[in-house]
Amino acid sequence: MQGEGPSLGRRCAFARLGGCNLSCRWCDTPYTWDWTGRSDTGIAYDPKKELRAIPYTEVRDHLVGYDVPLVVVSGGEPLSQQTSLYPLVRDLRGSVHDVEIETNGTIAPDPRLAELVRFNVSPKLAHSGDPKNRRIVGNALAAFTEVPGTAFKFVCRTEADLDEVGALVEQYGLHSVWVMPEGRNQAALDRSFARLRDPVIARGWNLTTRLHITMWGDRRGV
Ligand SMILES: Nc1nc2[nH]cc(C(=O)O)c2c(=O)[nH]1
Ligand code: SF4
Ligand SMILES: [Mg+2]
Repeated sequence: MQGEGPSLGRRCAFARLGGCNLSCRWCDTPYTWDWTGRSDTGIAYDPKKELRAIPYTEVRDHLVGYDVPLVVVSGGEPLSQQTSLYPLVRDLRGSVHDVEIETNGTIAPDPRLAELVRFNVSPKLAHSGDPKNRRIVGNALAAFTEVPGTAFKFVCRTEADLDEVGALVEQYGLHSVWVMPEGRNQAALDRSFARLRDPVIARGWNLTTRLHITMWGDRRGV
């Protein structure tokens, strides 16, 4: 089930790709990229255990086997592998699946992919801990604004974070803005949500929660 953003609540199958070009402190999937313990869990994951190369045809057949109308591709940063991702997405669209790609917005999308999917672009704010020149890439954001259907989804904790979002929205002309509370468990999610919900509405943006945390907690594979 898609737990976040414009398709929240839709039945879906998930493909989670390994590797990321950022290293957000509060990342909820550090096992996809953190081989040195840099995220705030402090755990150094073993890429030999976490990553597996699988032929795309096998991934495709597995995803189609779920018999659901939507496939969500996330990571890590899936666009780091966008050339290899294209045949999978092409085949899924051919079998009448909607496809959404979750991305951190730092890699401009391949136009062939952009024709086929919805991008949920989640640019990272200062509290992620990465330097601004790594997390905000102007030409990539500009390219995403041109792709019909793109949603910009910002992970926030406080009203000050919303000011940061506002500056990016203005600078890059972002449309379809969604704010999502940060939290890897229900208590943290509730805290962020309570601070954000009224100011987000007042600013004319959309609000999303993280329904999978509410339903299943911080478990892998959901
Ligand atoms: N259910 C569910 N929905 C999600 N939407 C985006 C996710 C992500 O990790 O990018 C995610 C996730 O991890 N689980
Ligand atoms: S961009 Fe996403 S996957 Fe990469 S470190 Fe940040 S939260 Fe994690
Ligand atoms: Mg997640």
